[in-house]
Amino acid sequence: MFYDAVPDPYCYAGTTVLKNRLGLRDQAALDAFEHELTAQRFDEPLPAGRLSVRHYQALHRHLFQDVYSWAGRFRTVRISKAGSMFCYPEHIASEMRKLFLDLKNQDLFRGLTPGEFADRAAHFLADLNAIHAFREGNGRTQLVFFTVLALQAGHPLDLDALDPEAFLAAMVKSFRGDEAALNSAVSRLVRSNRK
Ligand SMILES: Nc1ncnc2c1ncn2[C@@H]1O[C@H](COP(=O)(O)OP(=O)(O)OP(=O)(O)O)[C@@H](O)[C@H]1O
Repeated sequence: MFYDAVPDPYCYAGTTVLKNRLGLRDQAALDAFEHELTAQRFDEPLPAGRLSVRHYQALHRHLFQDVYSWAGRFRTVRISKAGSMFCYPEHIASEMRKLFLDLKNQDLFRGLTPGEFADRAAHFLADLNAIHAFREGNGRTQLVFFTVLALQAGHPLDLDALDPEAFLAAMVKSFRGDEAALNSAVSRLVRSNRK
């Protein structure tokens, strides 16, 4: 069988370790390096922007610039996670344009009640995740973008209320077409901030 025979140009030959700026070939070492550097970049002022596709890419570039040479650039290979096959690379640019045009046409979700905002934001996040624009770092970029979007829409998030496991499970369900759990998870982040 040849399912895994296509080599991933993002990885060191014969491994599943992503090529990185430090040349680390050990996954645990790369994980630690990536975690530390992205956390440092997260604490810096984030790139300003108009919540556009370019802005989204700039946020990924900012967070991952120390780790990957392709930071901020869309992936060129197919990827999946636990049976979820994300957008094929040849459609990423057009799907991102559509999704962000839709966001712009909804006035970046401004002027909504918390409930309306949570509804639309959950749907947006589900679509954004289904595209999975980057080879790695989609979850962190989604969350940073969502934080900025929510703030500008007048519904700042309470990230202390984030339950990562529940959020992940909700994202996976949303990929399968059920957005109810994601809706609740997003609502909690919005609502707990109003306490
Ligand atoms: N089986 C799945 N189906 C759909 N989406 C998934 C699945 N597993 C994880 N995800 C989502 O993929 C994103 C993580 O993608 P990726 O690994 O590229 O990002 P990361 O920032 O490196 O990881 P993390 O979010 O774990 O820090 C998260 O939004 C997560 O909810």
